Amino acid sequence: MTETLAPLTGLRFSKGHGTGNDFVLLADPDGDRTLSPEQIAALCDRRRGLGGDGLIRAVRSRHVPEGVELLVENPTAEWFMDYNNGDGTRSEMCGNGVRVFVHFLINEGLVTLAPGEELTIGTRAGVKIVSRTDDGYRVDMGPWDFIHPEARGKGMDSLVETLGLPDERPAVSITMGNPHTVVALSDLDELAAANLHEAPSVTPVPPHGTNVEFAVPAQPLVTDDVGHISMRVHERGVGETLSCGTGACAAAAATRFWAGSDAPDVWSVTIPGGVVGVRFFPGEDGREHVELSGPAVIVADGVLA
Ligand SMILES: N[C@@H](CCC[C@H](N)C(=O)O)C(=O)O
Repeated sequence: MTETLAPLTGLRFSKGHGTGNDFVLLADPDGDRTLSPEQIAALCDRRRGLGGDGLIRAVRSRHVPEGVELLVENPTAEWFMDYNNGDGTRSEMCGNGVRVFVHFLINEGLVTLAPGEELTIGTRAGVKIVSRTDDGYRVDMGPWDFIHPEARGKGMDSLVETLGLPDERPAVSITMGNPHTVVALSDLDELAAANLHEAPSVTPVPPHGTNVEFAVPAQPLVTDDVGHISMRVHERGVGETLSCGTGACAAAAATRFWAGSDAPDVWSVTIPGGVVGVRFFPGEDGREHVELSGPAVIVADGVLA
């Protein structure tokens, strides 16, 4: 037990993952268990803690300032996903995390949700509607957009340099509520050659840092009206992970933009931890929304010694 974790003795936790993107989950319905960034990093430490790409605290929206704001327009958003990266920094959103979060709420008996039903969740990137499916969850992630307005015309706005790959590569920065920079690589050999032990260098880096996705369009790109890409990711506040849901949405959005107006609305994104689905559809707010679908698993419940 490290000194940082000692004050947390007796803390109940669960461990879960979505396509290998793994999280420590804590139920804190009344908002009386705020953790310091150091405690979060210690819990996520893979050798001295529980291990996780991130830590998710489930708290009623009325107990966090961002949640109170959301409740004004969305009174049904009872639960707030307080998402933190493994290094203790906060992120606005996590696409794999929000599926695992809802699965955790169900597992804890805090909500009931049958297949076909939906739940409104508060996050730092606004409310998200999560539907339970027969084999996982589907999330309306809201609209995507370019971070740098000049990318709207040409779909490229930055350069990325990465260990293991010769030359700087053109890239585009996209927001899914959290920031992403997507680089297209030519084939799976290049994807394997990228060394993501160190953060890729992005120029210009978006104002709040970025997650970097390396995407390889399949050949052929489209089969039966579904676009296919393979992807690896280096996450802000974590390092390389087996999967990133918001990153898969950003990579699909960039690849679809680059492919032109005939590109399909439905995409399958293969990451090292599995496969997630991405679909683009017109939202009720008049903007193009992104839907993410994939599995959610709880692997253990426990108590901190
Ligand atoms: N893996 C997540 C994204 C987690 C947050 C990210 N590291 C950030 O800092 O924005 C996902 O599945 O979306």
